[in-house]
Amino acid sequence: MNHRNAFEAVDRTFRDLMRSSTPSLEEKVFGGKSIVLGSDFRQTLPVVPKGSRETIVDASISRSYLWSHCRIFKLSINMRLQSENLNSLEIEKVDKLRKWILDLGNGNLPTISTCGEQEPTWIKIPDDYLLQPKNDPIKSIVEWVYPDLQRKYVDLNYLRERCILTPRNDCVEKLNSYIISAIQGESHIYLSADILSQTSGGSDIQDVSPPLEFLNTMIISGLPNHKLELKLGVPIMLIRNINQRFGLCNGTRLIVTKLGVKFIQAKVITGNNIGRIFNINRIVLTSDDPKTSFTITRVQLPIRICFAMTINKSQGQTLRHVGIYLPRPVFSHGQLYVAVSRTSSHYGLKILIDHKDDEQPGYTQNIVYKEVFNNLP
Ligand SMILES: Nc1ncnc2c1ncn2[C@@H]1O[C@H](COP(=O)(O)OP(=O)(O)OP(=O)(O)O)[C@@H](O)[C@H]1O
Repeated sequence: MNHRNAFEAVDRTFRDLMRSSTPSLEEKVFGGKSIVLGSDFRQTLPVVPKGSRETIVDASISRSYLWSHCRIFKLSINMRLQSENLNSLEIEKVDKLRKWILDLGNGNLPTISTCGEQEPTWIKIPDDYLLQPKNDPIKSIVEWVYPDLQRKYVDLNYLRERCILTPRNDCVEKLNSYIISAIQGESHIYLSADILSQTSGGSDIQDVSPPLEFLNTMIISGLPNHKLELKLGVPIMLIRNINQRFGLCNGTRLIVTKLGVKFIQAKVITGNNIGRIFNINRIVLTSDDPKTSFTITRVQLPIRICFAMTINKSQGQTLRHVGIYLPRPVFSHGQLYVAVSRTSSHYGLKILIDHKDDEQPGYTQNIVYKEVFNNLP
């Protein structure tokens, strides 16, 4: 969900635009234009760097002056889990999963505290959706999501339908590297050119400039990595809008079909242009990560490998086989709901809980800020 400031900025822009033709429209919300917004408050809320629970909830659109001007329509059917030609047993399983996903998102499942937290947030994952960790949990989740990978990874449908989701980027890296090394083919390495472009707080770049080697090692939210190791047939995801007309948007997934020297060619596997092949070139990307005191400009292919992706990045995806790997519990409102609600099949969800010092096997945290539902019908 976008920060309410973004919607309020659009409101002000529309008022300014409409004022020039009809001055009275400046008084109207969005300058009198009808705007359709779509949202699910069970999903993740706006990202507020170092934000408290209050500031995160306060950043949602329902806390904006715009909210009282909205007419709210509710969607009531989980279209993602709609399937045809199911027998009665399968219908029962779909209904059970649909209800469990909603209860989880609404924070209505029974919860316990595990280490004396004030608010109990740990839920028991039903055995049907649990994947028991064996000696090697990464191998277990990869084998469940990508069975017979060596033979099948060239099949577009096979790759389109599955993904491993996990809360943090470091684990995504680990999973993707594990899978890339397991598949055949020569790998090509694409290295970025990194430049320190600006410091926040007015410090002189010379004073704070970290060595180039250090910049290169940084995994920065919203930027591709300095070192991208690709093989033919590997699934990738765009992390920038490149050409919306052709459906090349942030979040579009593709399969690598050619590895050039400074560009790649890839085939679209999601959205409206499935099967079309496009060249993807290196572009200039700038970090906006408030955790760093400087800004990095990175020239790199605007992609990430997506055998595995973060739960936050998976918002908007529909997948038949979803493996959720939890080396640690989720850390913000709606993350577990987003992850479990990606699935489009009653048999396509498995959660592998690999928390260290696991005192309550089969339990994990589900964070729901129930106060965000207050202004909703
Ligand atoms: N009217 C419909 N008929 C059939 N399938 C539909 C319909 N609407 C949506 N779907 C399917 O449901 C899935 C989810 O749709 P969509 O991605 O538009 O929803 P969304 O609200 O943006 O989802 P989310 O926010 O959870 O990512 C897709 O697989 C889509 O094909």
